[in-house]
Amino acid sequence: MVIPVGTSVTLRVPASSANLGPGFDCLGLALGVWDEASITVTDGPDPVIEVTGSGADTVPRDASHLVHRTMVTAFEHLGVEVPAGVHLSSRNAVPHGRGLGSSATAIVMGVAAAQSLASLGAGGDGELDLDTINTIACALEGHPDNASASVFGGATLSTTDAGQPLPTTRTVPLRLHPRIIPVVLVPHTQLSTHTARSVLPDVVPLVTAAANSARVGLLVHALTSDPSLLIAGTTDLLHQESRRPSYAASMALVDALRAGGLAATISGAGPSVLALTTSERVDEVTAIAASGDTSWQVLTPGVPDRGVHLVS
Ligand SMILES: Nc1ncnc2c1ncn2[C@@H]1O[C@H](COP(=O)(O)OP(=O)(O)O)[C@@H](O)[C@H]1O
Ligand SMILES: N[C@@H](CCOP(=O)(O)O)C(=O)O
Repeated sequence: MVIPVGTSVTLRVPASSANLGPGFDCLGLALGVWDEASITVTDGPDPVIEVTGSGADTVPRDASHLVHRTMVTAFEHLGVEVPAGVHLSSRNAVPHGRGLGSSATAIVMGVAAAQSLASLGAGGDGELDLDTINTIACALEGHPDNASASVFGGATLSTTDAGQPLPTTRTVPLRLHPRIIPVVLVPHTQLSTHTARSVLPDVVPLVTAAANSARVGLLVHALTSDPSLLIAGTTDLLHQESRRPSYAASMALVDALRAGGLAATISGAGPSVLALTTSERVDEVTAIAASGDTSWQVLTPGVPDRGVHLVS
């Protein structure tokens, strides 16, 4: 099937915060910070790429652009002929390399665009098939926590099983307790997820894995039913301490917030900090963040109850 020249979609995809403490590579929370992109099939030969907002000074404008190369791979997985060219116009709000899932946002954008364009090309209505998008996006990202939250919105718990041609991801929504509010503290520094993963141990003791599993269970209960357990539930035993030297100022802020009785963790692979709190304690989070030497942008983005969607 060839997608006709001129076929076009516009999509929005939210940022995400992964891990939420112990939920390494499985728990994610969508955040109300959005990338938007319009993608139109052209007769090529090269992609034309325009970017405003986050990454406008840094991301490539050729076929190696993450959204573009994801689209090409997704067309192949969907069994659709890759178009001769595309015009991609991106308006990005998700900051890059800050632990807010920008790469997953871009990957979800690319997969969703390919699936929607393929549907239109086949005479369909272009509606998004979220399960297919989730499977392909999680396989391409390599861990499902960010991508699933960006696909479905809300809070998500994902598991992955080996499979051919792609691993199978199962994602369930978690009904976030209505009193929980995310506060995100974003520093000026960046840390690539690839670098942050390179410092992690390949193996952890059974006792550590068992204790971390118990924390994930407690965290799911805290997120959905009892926010008073968030401090205990967000205790991570797998990844944050190994990464402490990579984001020392962020860990110092996490420690200060937790000492103040606030459930703080590193957001994703950092260096942003995520505090899960209630509306009456947002000012406390802001005050503790302002009391140190590092300056933090404070975001209260909310949790969108939907993820990737068509604008037109
Ligand atoms: N909208 C986008 N368009 C193109 N590339 C992007 C986009 N968002 C992220 N990227 C790429 O992903 C990189 C950041 O990914 P990563 O290190 O995983 O950090 P994070 O996902 O925490 O922001 C960016 O430096 C850029 O190369
Ligand atoms: N589970 C991953 C999450 C990475 O999130 P990002 O937002 O930093 O890309 C990890 O901790 O490596």
